[in-house]
Amino acid sequence: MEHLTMSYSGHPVLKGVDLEVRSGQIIGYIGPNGAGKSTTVRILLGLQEGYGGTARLFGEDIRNAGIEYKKRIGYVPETADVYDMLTPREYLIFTGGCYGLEEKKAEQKGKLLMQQFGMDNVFDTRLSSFSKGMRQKVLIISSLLHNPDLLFFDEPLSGLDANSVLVFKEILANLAASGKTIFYSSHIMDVVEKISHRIVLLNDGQIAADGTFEELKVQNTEGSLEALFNQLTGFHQHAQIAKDFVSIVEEA
Ligand SMILES: Nc1ncnc2c1ncn2[C@@H]1O[C@H](COP(=O)(O)OP(=O)(O)OP(=O)(O)O)[C@@H](O)[C@H]1O
Repeated sequence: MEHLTMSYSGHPVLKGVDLEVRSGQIIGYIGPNGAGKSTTVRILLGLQEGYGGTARLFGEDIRNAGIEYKKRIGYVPETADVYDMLTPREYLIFTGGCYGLEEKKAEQKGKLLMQQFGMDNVFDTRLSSFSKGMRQKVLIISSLLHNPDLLFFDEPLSGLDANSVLVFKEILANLAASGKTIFYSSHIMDVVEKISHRIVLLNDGQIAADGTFEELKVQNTEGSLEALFNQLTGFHQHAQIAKDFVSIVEEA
């Protein structure tokens, strides 16, 4: 990204984001609510028009890249509408097809991946009956079915149980080790701290910190990424806000 800017109705949201990412890295992309993380990701996915600056993926300016490059991308959005009336078999054949996968291939691979998550018994059950975590697993599978080189995960652990979280974190490490690039956006700081090769903090539309967790720790005085996040975003009022909040709740 070269000097990426974006405004909504004249209100600047991205104020010049410069970032270069190499393959095989997990980038923990963090920042306060409304900082512009999803906006950046939407631009890179080719879903957001009207931005300034340049976004380059796989060495090519996405403005001139057509749609082919999207086949090399996988995406798990923060909130997704799945087609509820479909079964995972149908849904994965459909999304696989959007990425150019043949029906048989999408079906076979989808079933094997569902098996790995212990869900092959619901391959033909409608998604409408799935729990939040089960849906999330289908979304994760759908993002990976076409073996993309670049992945965008927005709160991918949402709804996953502790066992599945362990598996998924290992999957991330394996994907990165095989050369894939992962943009991992989350508010769960202890996970970001542990899995990221590099942490990029966006604050008020600009990059406020960029480095490994160890590097960021050296530059700042705080110990955990959560504390660092609070320090870098200049937030120290949590105790007072919590106190005021509860006293309003308890008012007669
Ligand atoms: N389509 C839109 N129209 C108008 N304003 C928007 C639109 N999308 C985002 N915004 C505004 O842009 C700012 C950045 O939003 P964005 O969703 O990129 O933040 P974020 O960092 O992903 O936040 P969160 O952590 O809460 O997901 C917010 O102030 C939001 O209200």
